[in-house]
Amino acid sequence: MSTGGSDDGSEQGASPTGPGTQPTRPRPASIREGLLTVEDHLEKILRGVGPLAAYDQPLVESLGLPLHEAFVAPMDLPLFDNSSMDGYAVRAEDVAAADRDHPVMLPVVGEIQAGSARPFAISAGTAVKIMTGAPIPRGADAVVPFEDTDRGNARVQIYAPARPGARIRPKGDDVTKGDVVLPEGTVLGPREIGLLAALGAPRVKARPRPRVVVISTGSELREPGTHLDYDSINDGNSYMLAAAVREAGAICYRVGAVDDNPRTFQRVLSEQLVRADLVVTSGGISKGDHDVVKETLSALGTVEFNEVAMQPGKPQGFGRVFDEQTPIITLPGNAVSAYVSFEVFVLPAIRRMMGRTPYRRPMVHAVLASDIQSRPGVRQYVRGVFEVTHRGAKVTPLAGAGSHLIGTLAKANALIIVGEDQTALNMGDTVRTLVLDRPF
Ligand SMILES: Nc1nc2c(c(=O)[nH]1)N[C@H]1C(S)=C(S)[C@@H](COP(=O)(O)OP(=O)(O)OC[C@H]3O[C@@H](n4cnc5c(N)ncnc54)[C@H](O)[C@@H]3O)O[C@H]1N2
Ligand code: MOO
Ligand SMILES: [Mg+2]
Repeated sequence: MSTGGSDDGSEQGASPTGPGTQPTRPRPASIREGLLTVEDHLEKILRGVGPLAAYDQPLVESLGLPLHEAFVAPMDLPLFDNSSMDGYAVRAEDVAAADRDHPVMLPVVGEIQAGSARPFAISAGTAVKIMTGAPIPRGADAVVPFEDTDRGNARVQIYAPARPGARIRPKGDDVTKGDVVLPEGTVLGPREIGLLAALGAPRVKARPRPRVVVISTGSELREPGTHLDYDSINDGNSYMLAAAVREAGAICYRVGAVDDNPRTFQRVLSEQLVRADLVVTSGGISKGDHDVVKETLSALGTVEFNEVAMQPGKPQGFGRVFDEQTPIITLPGNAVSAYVSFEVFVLPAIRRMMGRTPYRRPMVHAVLASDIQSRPGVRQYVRGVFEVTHRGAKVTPLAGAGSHLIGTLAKANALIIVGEDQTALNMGDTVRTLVLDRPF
């Protein structure tokens, strides 16, 4: 099994641009004239969306964002020599001869608690009580833990020697002021965020999360939980796409379903532009009489509608909306088509806007558990169940290819990729599989 997952472009199996895409390969012969390849459409989108401008982001909001510039430590860590144990700070030479039978007795001249904000010094032949994390007083060069003493308050019996430096966490031992601790492009996770906070950075320079407006269209759609007429259905797509947007690390503004009236769609879209870095629509882009998205936007001349040689997800559109600035990706309405199209086209666009490599879902080579038939001329994304067994990675295709079958989609955790020129994959073949429920 080989997997990808890094952000450094070194991944095997998946290309830097997209899932199951190979940008340099020739157009497969089986693709009918007039259809775009997946790469053609993806390239159009990636050329049309740029990284957002970077500025200071609150550290608490920075999870998953790539650092726009290298982070240089503004201070040492630890910031000062401090104790690693609760005990007594002493001079090592004063306790060199101590053992259980011949304890060394020292007067205790004070107590230093972590955070007590009072500098302290000791002179020869004295000890000071010290707690974990508290600064080592001037003059001391070792700490004896309580367990090696009688825990005395005015005087303490020391039962064991301590070498110079014992139980002292030295200043700068971990991080040195001026070091590049996080290179440019580091994607911030909990560990990096913890380090930045420890180094006193309340903000970091990063591209912001893109604000993505999700609009679903269709007069048949109802908000889940409200009344359904005999021919209406719940709006599943806007919830699914909103979740996918958030999973990608972007901010989603989900607009409830808009009906198939071009005037309504136009009004809602123009109202939403003020808060959108990207608009994603679902539905209304095929060949129907009321395909409102296509009807409204093709008139603008800034949005192009095409058929892409993939299944599901044949109808697609991309362009700019009324302000001629905001990019819009229009997805087909069938639930599985919308989902797969998000995966293939929207996720890379969002990542590019965030300044990340466009696509990094793990692409795994897995053994196919049963045969798949495929139509030539389209790239199939077949729903499947991926698992790692004691014999390696295995993927089982799910029955039912209909692009309305959201039940099957929810059972799947992977998409098996069948190339345009392939008409069948056989049980036992090693197949390229996009694993969906892995972090990316
Ligand atoms: N004559 C042709 N008809 C169709 C073609 C074609 O080439 N020629 N292509 C088919 C393909 S492929 C797809 S995919 C769909 C795409 O349709 P639209 O993008 O126009 O979407 P709608 O017509 O609005 O809806 C299609 C289907 O999906 C359901 N839907 C829509 N939105 C939602 C939502 N938010 N939640 C749940 N379900 C949704 C809708 O009710 C329809 O059943 O066109 C084919 N037709
Ligand atoms: O290509 Mo449509 O997007 O399958 O049902
Ligand atoms: Mg339609």
